Amino acid sequence: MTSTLTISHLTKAFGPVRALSDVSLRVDPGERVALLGHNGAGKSTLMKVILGLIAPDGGEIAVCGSAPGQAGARAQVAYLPENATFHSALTGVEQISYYMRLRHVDPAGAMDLLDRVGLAFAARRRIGTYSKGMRQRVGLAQALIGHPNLLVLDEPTSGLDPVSRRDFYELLDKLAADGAAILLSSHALTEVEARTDRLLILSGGRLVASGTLPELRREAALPVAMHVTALNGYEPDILAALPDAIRVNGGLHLTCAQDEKLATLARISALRSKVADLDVIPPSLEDIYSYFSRRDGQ
Ligand SMILES: Nc1ncnc2c1ncn2[C@@H]1O[C@H](COP(=O)(O)OP(=O)(O)OP(=O)(O)O)[C@@H](O)[C@H]1O
Repeated sequence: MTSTLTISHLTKAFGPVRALSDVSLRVDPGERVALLGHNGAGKSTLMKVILGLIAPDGGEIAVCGSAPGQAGARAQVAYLPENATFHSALTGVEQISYYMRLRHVDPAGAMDLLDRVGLAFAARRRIGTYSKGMRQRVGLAQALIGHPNLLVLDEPTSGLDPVSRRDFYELLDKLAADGAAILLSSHALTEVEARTDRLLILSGGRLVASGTLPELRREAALPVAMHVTALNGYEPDILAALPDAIRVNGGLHLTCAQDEKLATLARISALRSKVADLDVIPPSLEDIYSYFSRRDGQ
């Protein structure tokens, strides 16, 4: 498959600060990829390079087959900045029509675009009266002008309430299903865990992890936690059989290495006449994220 975005050995420094070091990645059509990283990890710099707003110091980058910033790339890439601002005196439909004219697209389609992002009902109201979620939808509507093949979204859901976030991701799902590639940065780990296909973790300008959550979970091989609830009166027996367990929240908590998981389950299973319940808790995305970020010395 021809990728929508291909980056090889990209580097960028600002004076002594190495904002990006030897970053290589690709994003394919229809893929929803989350870009994670601490403040200052290099996410915005990477996005600016993709958009052609700043030039890299080294490496190669192809955006829909063109160099960043060239007409071929610009026509196919859409960007939603973290804090998109619009003219508060314009209505939604006026603002989108204006952007369409700037992009040499027929503004007659402005209402359709607003309808796609669920804003048709407020299209003739001034943007100054919109909520943050509605303004974010205006931003997404402007990003959809001209059917982009690559959407670059900088923390698109920050500040949105849970329902607006869910609606936003449903819209992204539809765009991806139509073949658009989506690269979005976020600090909301649990949200991207559920709503994207692949995770990229930047740390100190380096790409320290890339893969689906199960792939990263396997690679990190972090300990698995188990929570055992004893039947009335049997807790001392279980503690004696599982000496590593500690009392937590009315139950017994223990951890084991990934490769000891089955053996530990077998030991708990042998106590089944004394056990009321068992929960196996895999490492969270926060654990995996910390593992990869720390591994790079952050
Ligand atoms: N124009 C610039 N001049 C000097 N240093 C810069 C410039 N832009 C970015 N940097 C530095 O490059 C590094 C990466 O910054 P970048 O904005 O890409 O991080 P980020 O991951 O987007 O952070 P955040 O999550 O806070 O937005 C930081 O150390 C930052 O201070």
